[in-house]
Amino acid sequence: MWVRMNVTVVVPSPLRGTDPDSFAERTVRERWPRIVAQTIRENDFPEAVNERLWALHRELPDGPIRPIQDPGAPDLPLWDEWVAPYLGETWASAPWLFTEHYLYRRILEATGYFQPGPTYLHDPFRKQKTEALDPAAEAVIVLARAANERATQPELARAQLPLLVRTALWGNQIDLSMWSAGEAPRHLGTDRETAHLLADDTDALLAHLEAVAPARIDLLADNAGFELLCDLVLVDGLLAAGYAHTVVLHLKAHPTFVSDAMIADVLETLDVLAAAPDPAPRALTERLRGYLAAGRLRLSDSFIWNCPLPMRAFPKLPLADLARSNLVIAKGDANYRRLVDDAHWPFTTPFAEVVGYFPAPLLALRTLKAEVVVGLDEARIREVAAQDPEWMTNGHWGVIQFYRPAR
Ligand SMILES: O=P(O)(O)OC[C@H]1O[C@](O)(CO)[C@@H](O)[C@@H]1O
Repeated sequence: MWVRMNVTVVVPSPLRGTDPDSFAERTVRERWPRIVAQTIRENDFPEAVNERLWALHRELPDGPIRPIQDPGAPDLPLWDEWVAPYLGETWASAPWLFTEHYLYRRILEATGYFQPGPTYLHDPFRKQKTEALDPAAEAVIVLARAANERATQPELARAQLPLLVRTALWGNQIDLSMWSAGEAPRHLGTDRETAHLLADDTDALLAHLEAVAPARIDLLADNAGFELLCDLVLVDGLLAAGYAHTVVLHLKAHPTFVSDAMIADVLETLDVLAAAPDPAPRALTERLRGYLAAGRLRLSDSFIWNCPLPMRAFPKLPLADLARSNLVIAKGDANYRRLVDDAHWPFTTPFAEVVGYFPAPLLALRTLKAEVVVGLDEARIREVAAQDPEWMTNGHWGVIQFYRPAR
């Protein structure tokens, strides 16, 4: 069992949609209304649902936060508790981490996701998710072929782990604005790719994996589609390398952040890969299904991963469960924001200081899509900001950050 550091840190104020000229402000005022309108466009909802979605659209950004109104929904008691501190605030004034999770839950309230009827458990973002993985794309085939080679060669899997970690990192850049899906594997390991890493704790991660007995690794998944494929390839590599006996993939219990993965998305991804024209993705799928059948890969979902709380404020149980892990891999921007309180930390605050509350070894793989980050070097920040004014939000820059508590 890992021991949590008993240090008190003063957490700075959270990001809010009222922060002037911030990405949070732009999100609350422009991006969210667009997402709600797009949800209406991409679905063939009954008129009553569309009216509710338009009503939600009109609330943004200055309407008040109110309780979730979704009688009988399984997460309703949880939301009553989570919303309580912010009643009376507005979409813009409440903490952004809260409002963003609340928005996606309000979308599901409007669509009737948890209500009996034609839209029960209908994923309103399904169209975008299914478009995000082309099983015949060159990148998919390249990744699957390499994975199949590693599968029977633990030494090769260990040697290639840094590459797998970076593949999973850049997979988080699912808008693929830095390179296209076909290009990505070819760029891994190039100067251009490494130049875009703002922090790289890969050596510390490898030392940790070599030092601990293979047991359980947990991955907090982010987006479905290409990113999920990269994550599954990382999982496959960790198992092939002998670094893990079991991997637990933690998924969202309901649709959120448009493309976040649920158990259904993992199963669908495997179905899509199983039907690929090339044999390599099919072999990868067969192996992953074998791991699932043997209990070496477990899919777990929970409303905790849809909750609007920073990880520091999580209830005891999920953290106690993660404390049994030899490594927790947190994927993506939203998980990173959750880890670091989505707060205005000075960017040079040491990562270990901020996540010192975390009960297990932790690896954050995240491309920057929000104006929050820790553990950076002052000179590097100046250099990157001069080179790319949008560096904090355009997903072109990434961090590989590792933290290990005491035993
Ligand atoms: O899929 P990710 O990497 O968690 O990103 C979530 C996105 O949503 C946001 O939280 C804002 O809507 C951004 O910070 C980020 O671009």
